[in-house]
Amino acid sequence: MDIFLTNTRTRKKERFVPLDPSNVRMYVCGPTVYDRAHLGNARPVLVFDVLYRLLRHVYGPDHVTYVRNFTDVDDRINETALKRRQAGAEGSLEALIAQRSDETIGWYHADMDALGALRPTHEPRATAYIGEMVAMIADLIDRGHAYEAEGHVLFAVESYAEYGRLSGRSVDDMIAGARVEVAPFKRNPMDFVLWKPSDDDLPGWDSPWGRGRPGWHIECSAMAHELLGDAFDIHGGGNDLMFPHHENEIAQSKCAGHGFAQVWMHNEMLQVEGKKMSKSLGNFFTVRDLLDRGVPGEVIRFVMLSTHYRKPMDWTEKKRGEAEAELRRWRRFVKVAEGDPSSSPAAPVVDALCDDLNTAGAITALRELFKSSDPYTFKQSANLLGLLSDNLGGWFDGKASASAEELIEYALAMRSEAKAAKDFERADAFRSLLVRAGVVVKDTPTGPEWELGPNFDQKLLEDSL
Ligand SMILES: Nc1ncnc2c1ncn2[C@@H]1O[C@H](COP(=O)(O)OP(=O)(O)OP(=O)(O)O)[C@@H](O)[C@H]1O
Ligand SMILES: [Zn+2]
Repeated sequence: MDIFLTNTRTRKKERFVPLDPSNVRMYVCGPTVYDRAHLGNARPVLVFDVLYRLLRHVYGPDHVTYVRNFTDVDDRINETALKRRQAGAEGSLEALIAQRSDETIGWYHADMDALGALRPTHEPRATAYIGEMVAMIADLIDRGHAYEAEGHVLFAVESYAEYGRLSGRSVDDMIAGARVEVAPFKRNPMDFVLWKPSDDDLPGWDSPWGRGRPGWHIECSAMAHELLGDAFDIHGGGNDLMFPHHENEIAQSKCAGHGFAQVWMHNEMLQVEGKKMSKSLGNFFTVRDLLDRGVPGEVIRFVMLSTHYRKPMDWTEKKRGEAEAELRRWRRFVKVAEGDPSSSPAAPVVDALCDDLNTAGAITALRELFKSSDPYTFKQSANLLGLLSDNLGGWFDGKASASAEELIEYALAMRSEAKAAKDFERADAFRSLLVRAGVVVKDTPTGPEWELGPNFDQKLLEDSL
């Protein structure tokens, strides 16, 4: 089974060939843990969760390693801790900072679990890898790709001829387009920080360049190397990170002699009125806001996967309503499909995902299957997208406020299940129940079709099912 993925590095859709099929390796940039995740932050989580599931399906669950980091060195975390101390909180600043990171990681886990995202194999915290970062920075200086200036260590972009290749920009374009910090000690305005000094009252670590802390970009390079090795298969993140973050990760890792990532994947943005949902624009709502308003995590997942990851999308109440209605019908259909591990996902769903993770196409394929397949195969197929899993089903209450349509489809699902099990008596019982309730059922080659007869009796169905 071949997977094709669009590689930002080559700008082509390519056949995916893992370096080592017995250990397929993926790194995705995770959150800076200073606050609750907004809905936009959930998009890469869900996109790469589906990719993780697909890779596990194709290569085997024990043959995929997925790393997603927590950035817990950040001024915004420090600010929250400072505010808490000013407000009278007890404990050292370091302890208050650690407390904030722990708390945010706890929220993140709870929110992403509620969306049915599998936990990655490793979730490293930057603060646990400072030694590796320092070693990598020292090595970059030795190799002539970085220099020390006034307690800072900077990466010299001119030392790496391919700088800008990922995002397709020249260094001049980048200078013109980016808000670069022009510091007098930089040799080139695009040179970026690998290490910077820390104030006495902020977290810092000893290093050959004095007490300080790492820049953001080196964190990912060092953690990916430590946990995935010299070279690995896929590196993912939102396309807002392509420049400068990913460009800088590549420069650092390549110049340190690492093979680094083969395939680069970028998800497009979740937008609000045409603009990226972001903390800094203030146009965001959190995943928790939605969950608290009673929107099931499964509905959020469904809406998010209804758009291909390389297209921008927005969140609307209309999409939410439609997703919820469709999921209710699907859940009712698979209610009978408990505990049969023998089916496997249907080919059209797997094929859509193998075609550059076409989740929208996979959902279309599921709609077709809904009409024609047995509930077991349908459930297995939906599970590949993380939908209809048992742990996401808490919101669905089988009987409450079922529409006529749901009840009829449920009865038809029960009938097809009975037929599949060669229990024709039971299958006939469902058919005759529908007839008694005034539903006209017609069997066609693509599955049963039905319409409501003049004497339709919803109560009879409700009482019998
Ligand atoms: N609107 C969005 N749509 C899709 N992905 C997003 C969006 N905003 C952020 N991301 C992704 O979320 C992940 C975590 O990013 P990060 O922690 O840098 O976000 P943040 O700084 O909290 O958010 P913001 O970008 O709002 O300031 C990254 O992979 C990033 O690309
Ligand atoms: Zn990163």
